[in-house]
Amino acid sequence: MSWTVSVVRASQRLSPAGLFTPVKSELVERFTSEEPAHHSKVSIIGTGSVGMACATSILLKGLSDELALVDLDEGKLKGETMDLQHGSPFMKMPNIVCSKDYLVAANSSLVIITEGARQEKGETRLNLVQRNVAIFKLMISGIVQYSPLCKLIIVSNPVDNLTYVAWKLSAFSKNRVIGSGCNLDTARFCFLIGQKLGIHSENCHGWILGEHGDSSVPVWSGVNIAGVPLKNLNSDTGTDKDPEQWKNVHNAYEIIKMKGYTSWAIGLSVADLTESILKNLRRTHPVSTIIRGLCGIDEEVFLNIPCVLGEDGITNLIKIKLTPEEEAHLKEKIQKELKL
Ligand SMILES: NC(=O)C1=CN([C@@H]2O[C@H](COP(=O)(O)OP(=O)(O)OC[C@H]3O[C@@H](n4cnc5c(N)ncnc54)[C@H](O)[C@@H]3O)[C@@H](O)[C@H]2O)C=CC1
Ligand SMILES: CC(=O)C(=O)O
Repeated sequence: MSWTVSVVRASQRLSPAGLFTPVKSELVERFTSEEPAHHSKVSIIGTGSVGMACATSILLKGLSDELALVDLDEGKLKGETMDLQHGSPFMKMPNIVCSKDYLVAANSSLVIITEGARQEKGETRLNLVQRNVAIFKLMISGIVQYSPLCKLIIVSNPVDNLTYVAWKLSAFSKNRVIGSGCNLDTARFCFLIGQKLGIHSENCHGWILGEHGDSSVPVWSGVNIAGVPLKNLNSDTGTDKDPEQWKNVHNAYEIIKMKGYTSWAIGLSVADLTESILKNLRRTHPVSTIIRGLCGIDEEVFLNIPCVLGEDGITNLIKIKLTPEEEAHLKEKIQKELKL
């Protein structure tokens, strides 16, 4: 078979009235006048290291049919967006849009908040609270105005406190405001346990609960491989008395000291949460939610417990059984958070 290539010069593409006809009109006939409906639009607020790591992880998993990016820094925002758009041939999602204006995020199913100040070397996450609360006031009203039905995932630090702030400011129902919280800490925990044992992290089962950060609580009583609890092999596992010092297996400061920030693992972790929500998978994740009424806590406080995630956000909580020591540890951390 042979192909005939006909080259039409621009001067030849004139209508009878002498008007120029663009190539697109020559090639494509419009079939519908309706605007496309997006069913799984994701917006990311903040296109720093964390926002862009979330974006690439979500794009590579093909989770959304439109991705909107919002940032105050217009130059960086446009640069990051164009850089991603140029990778379109390698992804199954053609619509990547951006703007300083929250209108671009309109009608999102899920909005992921990563904007704001990050820790300097040696600075704690809690130090960031005032700086980020001020930013949140403007941002949440922009999101609520254009995406009143969305779910929110908060990533900015201190994530548990800011999830509370986002819940209050948005006035959304509690199932729709989720802190990424300990999903990352738990992934780190399982990775490091797996490294010590030479077993893939997916098969190392353990949970980090409480506050994302310095006071998170590893639930050693539940750590198991193929149903074998490590505590049954050495009852001192996870305590100071343990000669193997298993308790040293979760810490992000080492990474911040070396590269200045963390990004890749949090991006993957947020894509994992996004997948559970958009695909209504009903998987359990340690995320931040209001835990009043649980573990003997009467206050309105956001902390991480295992939650079932689906299309409505957090659909159920798992009533985890802690040992008396673990429960005391968790309550001590809650008291610390309440003082903030
Ligand atoms: N929850 C978690 O597990 C983790 C949380 N984080 C937190 O994520 C946040 C972001 O970290 P990075 O991306 O490394 O910071 P970054 O400094 O690289 O990016 C922050 C972005 O937010 C933008 N921004 C600031 N104010 C804004 C506003 N009012 N509206 C829109 N955009 C605004 C900045 O222009 C910048 O592009 C920090 O609070 C950090 O502590 C970081 C890693 C893990
Ligand atoms: C920065 C931070 O919160 C983390 O990597 O855990």
